[in-house]
Amino acid sequence: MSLPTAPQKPLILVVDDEASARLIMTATLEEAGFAVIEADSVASARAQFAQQAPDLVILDVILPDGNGIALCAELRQHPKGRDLPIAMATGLDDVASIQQAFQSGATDFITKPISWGTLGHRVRYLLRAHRAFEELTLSEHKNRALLSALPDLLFSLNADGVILARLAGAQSPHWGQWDLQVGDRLTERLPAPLSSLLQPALQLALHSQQPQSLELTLPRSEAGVYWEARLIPRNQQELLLVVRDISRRKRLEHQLWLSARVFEASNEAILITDRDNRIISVNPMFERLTGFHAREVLGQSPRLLGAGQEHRSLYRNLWARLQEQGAWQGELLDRRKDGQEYPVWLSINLLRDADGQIEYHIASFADISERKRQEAQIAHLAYHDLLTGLPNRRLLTDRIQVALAQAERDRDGVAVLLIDLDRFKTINDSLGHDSGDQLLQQVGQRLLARVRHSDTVSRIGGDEFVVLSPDCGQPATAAALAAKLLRALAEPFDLAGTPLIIRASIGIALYPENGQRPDTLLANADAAMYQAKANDGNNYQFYSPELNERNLTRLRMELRLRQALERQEFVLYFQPQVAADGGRLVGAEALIRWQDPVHGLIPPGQFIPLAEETGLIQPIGDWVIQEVCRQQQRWRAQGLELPIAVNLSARQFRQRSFIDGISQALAQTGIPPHLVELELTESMLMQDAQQAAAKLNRLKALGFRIAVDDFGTGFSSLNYLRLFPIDVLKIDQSFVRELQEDRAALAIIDSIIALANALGMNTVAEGVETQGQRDLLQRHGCRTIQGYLIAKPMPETAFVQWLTRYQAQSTPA
Ligand SMILES: Nc1nc2c(ncn2[C@@H]2O[C@@H]3COP(=O)(O)O[C@H]4[C@@H](O)[C@H](n5cnc6c(=O)[nH]c(N)nc65)O[C@@H]4COP(=O)(O)O[C@H]3[C@H]2O)c(=O)[nH]1
Repeated sequence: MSLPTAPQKPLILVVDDEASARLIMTATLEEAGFAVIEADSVASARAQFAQQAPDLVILDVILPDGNGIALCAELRQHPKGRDLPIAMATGLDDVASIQQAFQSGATDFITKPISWGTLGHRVRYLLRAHRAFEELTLSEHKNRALLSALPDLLFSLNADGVILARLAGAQSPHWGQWDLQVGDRLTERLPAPLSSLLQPALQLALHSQQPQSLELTLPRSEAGVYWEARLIPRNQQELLLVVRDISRRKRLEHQLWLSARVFEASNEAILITDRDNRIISVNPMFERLTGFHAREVLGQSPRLLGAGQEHRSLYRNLWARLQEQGAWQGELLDRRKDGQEYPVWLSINLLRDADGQIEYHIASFADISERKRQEAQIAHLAYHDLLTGLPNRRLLTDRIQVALAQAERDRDGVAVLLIDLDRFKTINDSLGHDSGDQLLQQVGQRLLARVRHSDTVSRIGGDEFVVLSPDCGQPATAAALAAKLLRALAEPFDLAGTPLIIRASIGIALYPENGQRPDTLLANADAAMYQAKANDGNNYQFYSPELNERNLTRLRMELRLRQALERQEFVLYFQPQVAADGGRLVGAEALIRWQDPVHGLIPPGQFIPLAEETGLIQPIGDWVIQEVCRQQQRWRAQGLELPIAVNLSARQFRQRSFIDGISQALAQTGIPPHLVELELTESMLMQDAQQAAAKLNRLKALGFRIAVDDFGTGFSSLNYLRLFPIDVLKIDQSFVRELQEDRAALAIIDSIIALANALGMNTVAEGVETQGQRDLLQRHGCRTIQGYLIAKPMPETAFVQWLTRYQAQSTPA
């Protein structure tokens, strides 16, 4: 501890060459409480000044080695003498010296003769004034430093908004661009959006003499810059303008606002707990989801939300993870206030303070019941057939795999039975898809009811079902099962009151003999099923390797057919149709051929059924129609106008876009519809008579001619026939062939012709090979004939050549 020291006396340097004057001055000053040092010349004054650093100097003007005024100026240059009070002792009337003294930097002057009585007071006053000046300067410096450190802009303005002074503030980069100078009118220099706000505020501040604050920004402000402007009136004419950049604050405010909105509007429940895991905040979604009001849970542990079913290890793991990684995510089972349990997906994050201590836990969670339900549904859909709910091919494949593994271990067998409903397509088409769906569902149920628990019944597509029977490797057992299933399916079904009897074909493949993998077993059961179908259905067949060969051939053929379509290997042949009497050419039938580069010309009978089965008949049928139109175009250009009959397949005719497609093909080539005759079979008409009639009426209205092919071979209901707008009945060649030998055939032809006549239709006899047949047909009233007797089907050029020859022969020279 240091002792308090006595306040130091101010030190006065008295510079005078007169010893007596110095003596009195020293005595007077010391008596007045000052310490005094003396100098009698400029030289000694310099030395004393440098050594002692006096607080005040009293300088005589005239000194033996120089001039007191010059010494005053010299001392002012000295760092210690810059602000030092220096009093010059001058004669009362020495005005010139007084003037010089002030010019050289003297603070004051003391006139001689000196008033000794007041000298002490005078010096004290000088020292006090000096101290006051020093304090003022210091305070001034402080103020200046303060102002220059301010981040704000500070202007003083007059009542017109003219800048009187720029008091503080580094020019902000934005305001710097407007280059505001003293004398500028603020409202003229600033952009309109700012000045239009400032001007009225300025007036209001002056008028009310109250500070005014306002926020400023530019429209679509660059990078979101905001200022706060404060106008502080100093008097009626002057005010201060303080401009502060508040962009950061605004951004923070905005972020806070946004965070609050997110918290409020979040679709997830949010829950914040403190370091002791007590709930301190929840959002509205939390209240909706849990059923708890915020006030019921604040201060509580989140444990009250859990269903209490989770294993302890889950929570242990959760807390360990949280500590380690600061976050945890996972699924939990929670319980609502009303007791209802629900799964949630929960994310927890830790917030730590600056010392790394846990400050908050932030948890967000969402009810995932719906998602889980959908996931389960998707998983079910992925493995089950939507219509019947039975396992689909994927699940079946899995089950076969498991069954094979088991059978291998037990040295046992497995049977795979592939069941296909006979004529399902016809049922579907005639009764409608809804009934078809119902039937499939009932078939599924019936199969399920007849198999063992360990068997799997699966629907693998369309009307194809598979029964997988593990530990059923014996052909006899498999055959018994197949027979049982056929019997089950043969019992009538009830489709909304309509009884229906169906048949099925079953193919059987056995493990290990017929395959070691699920796909092979399924493919082989499929091949066997085709064999059962080929045997007229309603039976079962075991797989045999020869079957496989047949199947492969079929597959290869399908592939070749597709390529044929791409490579345009199809051609049209034309077979003339002539009037039975006189032989006038009345039309031609277009018949497709496949010009295969390897196997040569392939007749339609060898590929049309497969095309039908695979759906390829649609693009092929489209091609035929387009080709017929192109052919018509060429012939018409040559002056030949001849109706051409085109065969339609059932599938092609059923196509929704069929009418649009054919109309478009004709429109594009400019062919009038009456030059195209559409040949349909009886079964095509009868499959869905209502719809077929509607379609045919539309086609008829468009101008197409309609013919019924192979008439007499189907089961036409004559009643229905009346409903169709038919132009031609084509008598099937089987009747024509037997015409001369079989009286029954002739009787049928007779009745077809009679029927056609009665309904105003034309008749065309197909397959006429002999003159005898022609004569007979003609006698019985058939109007048109077609067959080898006239000409075989020919490619275009041969047809035109034939026609030229034919017309030359039949025209009398
Ligand atoms: N034995 C004998 N046969 C004769 C005689 N006159 C004609 N034929 C043959 O009888 C079939 C008549 O055609 P279809 O009954 O419509 O029967 C056609 C038709 O149902 C179908 N078809 C042909 N072309 C097409 C087509 O472009 N589209 C569709 N969907 N089917 C077609 O293929 C079937 C067979 O056609 P093709 O082999 O050309 O066989 C043709 C024709 O060559 C004859 O005097 N004696």
